Amino acid sequence: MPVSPEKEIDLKKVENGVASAISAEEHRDLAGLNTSKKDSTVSITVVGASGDLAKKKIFPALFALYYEDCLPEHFTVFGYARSKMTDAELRNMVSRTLTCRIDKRENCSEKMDQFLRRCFYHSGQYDSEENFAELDKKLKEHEAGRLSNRLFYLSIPPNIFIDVVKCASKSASSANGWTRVIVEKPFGRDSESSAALTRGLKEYLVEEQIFRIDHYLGKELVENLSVLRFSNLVFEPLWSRQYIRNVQLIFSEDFGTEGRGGYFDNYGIIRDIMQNHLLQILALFAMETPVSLDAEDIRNEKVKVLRSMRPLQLENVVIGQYKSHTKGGVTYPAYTDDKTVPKDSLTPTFAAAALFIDNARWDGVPFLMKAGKALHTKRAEIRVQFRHVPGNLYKRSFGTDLDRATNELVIRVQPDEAIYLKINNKIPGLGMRLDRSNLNLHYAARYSKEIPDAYERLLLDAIEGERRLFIRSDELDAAWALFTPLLKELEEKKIVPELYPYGSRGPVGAHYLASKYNVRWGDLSCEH
Ligand SMILES: NC(=O)C1=CN([C@@H]2O[C@H](COP(=O)(O)OP(=O)(O)OC[C@H]3O[C@@H](n4cnc5c(N)ncnc54)[C@H](OP(=O)(O)O)[C@@H]3O)[C@@H](O)[C@H]2O)C=CC1
Ligand SMILES: O=C1O[C@H](COP(=O)(O)O)[C@@H](O)[C@H](O)[C@H]1O
Repeated sequence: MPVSPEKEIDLKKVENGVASAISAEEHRDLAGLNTSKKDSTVSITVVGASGDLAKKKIFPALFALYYEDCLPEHFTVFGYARSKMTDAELRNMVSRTLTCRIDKRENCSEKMDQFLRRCFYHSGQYDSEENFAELDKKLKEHEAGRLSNRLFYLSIPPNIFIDVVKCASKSASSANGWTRVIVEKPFGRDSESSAALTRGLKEYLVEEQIFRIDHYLGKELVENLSVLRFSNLVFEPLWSRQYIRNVQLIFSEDFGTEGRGGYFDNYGIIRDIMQNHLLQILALFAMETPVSLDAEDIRNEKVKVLRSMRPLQLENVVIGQYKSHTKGGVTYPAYTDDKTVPKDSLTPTFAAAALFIDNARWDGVPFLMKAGKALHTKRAEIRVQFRHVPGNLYKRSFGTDLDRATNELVIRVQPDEAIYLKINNKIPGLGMRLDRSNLNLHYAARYSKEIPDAYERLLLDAIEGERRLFIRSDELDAAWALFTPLLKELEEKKIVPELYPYGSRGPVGAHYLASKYNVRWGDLSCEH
């Protein structure tokens, strides 16, 4: 939503890294980084406000930010969708569904009332410039002549992203401040559709205005990855093929696609979790040291990792789909029991894959990903298994299974955030017996502060113009280039997923895949 042709040209200069013709201050203004101007407003429009994500995540995150005094002094939240609702009805919906970490805090209901007074609703079509012009009029009334900054959160199905961006751009972009758009995933289904989406968005926006959200990047322990590695001497020197045997990136949910089958069947677990959440974690984990903590420096390094990777191959992938299972008298449904899912659907609800980064640091190290729904536990973890100690003096104490003696660093992203390092230790006493113990940083025990929801961090970053945790278009292209050939092959060859019972550990095939690379999956259930 460029405000003027000149500004668009300048932004493109910034985007291409040729910002020398403009001053640093102008650069900050153009990129929307000068948010501290006193007499400015921020209007946040949640497009698709009647939907699941808006209720579950976006409104609660906005309220938490308001409660913590993180939102600017002058801000307004507008819900926009086709459903007919009054302001009062939106407020009712928000207050009814608003459950977040703040709930039990002091003055919560008083703060909530104040927050709700800043929330409004406008009903309109997604492809109507006229309806967006009406929204613009209302926004202007609230902005009351102040410098206006506008954030549009597209919490809608991707097939209507471009319509909305076009109408908002033409009829509701800011006349004198910044206009930014947060785009929810999925960003396409493959390289072609993603490129088409990017082209469509860029007809109306410059890259600097687009904030592609991957909420895993806003999770506390994912953000902490770089801190752990780059600010501790004990880790960075070990971060390579020389000491690391394999890395595991695991996402497991103990519930199925309940209620989202219609969406999910068109995407599957590889597109829903692996190509974005797990791959983003991998890139952050494996990147070289960035020049600085600036968004562009970090994203440049992530792109390099992605471009050094081999596209996934069918022989390095296992797919599964959950089937019905009865346990304790309760019958859990099969994926295909969902009425919105075709009975003969081959969409995977589980996948495991081995990926490789062909660069000097990671040559030959398998990065194993595993993602699944309706498994036995809910967990997201990064597991780093280290090599054997060369010439280990204590090897006899471990019997024949030396793999059990290697160190392992576990970063538990959720739930119950923790970082622990498995070490070998002498059991106290007169003899010489060893055991495996954990050096444990358990967040709930160490920090009394609650962990903010990822959406809070990301919304605040978008308001402040901080792009570090958002996906740049070349990152997205590189990510799709890795997965598109595999996705096409799976679909063209109609590969049948291995069935696994709801609530189980997933298909056995995942274990064969790991053992092909001498890897044993970390056990998600029996550790702290
Ligand atoms: N829900 C979640 O947990 C997550 C969602 N996402 C992504 O966020 C976005 C929003 O998700 P979610 O809230 O679940 O989506 P919904 O299906 O609930 O859709 C949001 C709103 O968009 C409108 N809408 C829905 N379908 C259509 C359609 N076919 N044509 C036009 N408008 C439609 C509806 O509003 P109305 O009819 O009032 O106009 C609906 O309330 C999606 O891109 C999704 O992939 C990403 C991560 C997690
Ligand atoms: O993006 C998605 O993420 C959720 C899991 O998010 P979490 O923060 O609750 O771990 C997943 O359930 C959903 O399928 C996917 O679209």
